[in-house]
Amino acid sequence: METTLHIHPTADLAERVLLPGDPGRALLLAQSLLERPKMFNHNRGLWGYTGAAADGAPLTIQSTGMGGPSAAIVVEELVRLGARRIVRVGSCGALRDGFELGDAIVATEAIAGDGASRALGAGARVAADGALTAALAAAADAKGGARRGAVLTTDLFYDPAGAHADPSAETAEAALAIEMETATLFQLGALRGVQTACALVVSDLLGARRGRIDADAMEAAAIRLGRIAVTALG
Ligand SMILES: O=P(O)(O)O[C@H]1O[C@H](CO)[C@@H](O)[C@H]1O
Ligand SMILES: O=c1cc[nH]c(=O)[nH]1
Repeated sequence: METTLHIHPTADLAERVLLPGDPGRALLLAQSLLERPKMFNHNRGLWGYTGAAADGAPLTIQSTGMGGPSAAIVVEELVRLGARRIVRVGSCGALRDGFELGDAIVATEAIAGDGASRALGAGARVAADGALTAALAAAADAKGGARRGAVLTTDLFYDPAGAHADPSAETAEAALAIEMETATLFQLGALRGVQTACALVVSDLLGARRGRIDADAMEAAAIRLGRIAVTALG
């Protein structure tokens, strides 16, 4: 079986891939969305699984770990192994009011506030694949809805400068939510000629109202998002 430096496949890779950050969420989604899942990768604790989705076609669910540098390694290697359509299914902090915990966001673009996407040549903003994102938005509309817009990708979850909390920052003004991998994913998609898109669960409220989602609500929201993403991947 073909291998790479960090992803060591122990099962076939599907051309279509769900990409959570959290390995535990990869396992949850594999148990919820796949028939007879097989471990695809466990090297470096980056759990991945391949099985048949509800539509009968193969699907791989592979965790990226946290942050652009780790995501860049995983995406590069998945593409080298044959991935062609990739949807990140992540969590995020909502920067604006009007969100509830568990809400879904479809990222139409990422504001590149991180180092990895910039090192890959990203400008200030990186667009998602238009067709895959339209499919994601349509699938979300049919399954409970999702807000669409820009997300801000950063390097620091614990940011002493509180950059994303500064309402005067151009980035915070423009973004619905903050997270850590999407700009890198979109930039690599453009560079390597693969379709990439992203849907996120609001796990934190970072506007006037503050809050963090509980584990049960996060699981339910992640499964809903996973089903939306599988529909979009077609
Ligand atoms: O839930 P995931 O997909 O990991 O996404 C978000 O959660 C992590 C931080 O808690 C970062 O990876 C961020 O992007
Ligand atoms: O990067 C992230 C992810 C989830 N919640 C946040 O506040 N930030």
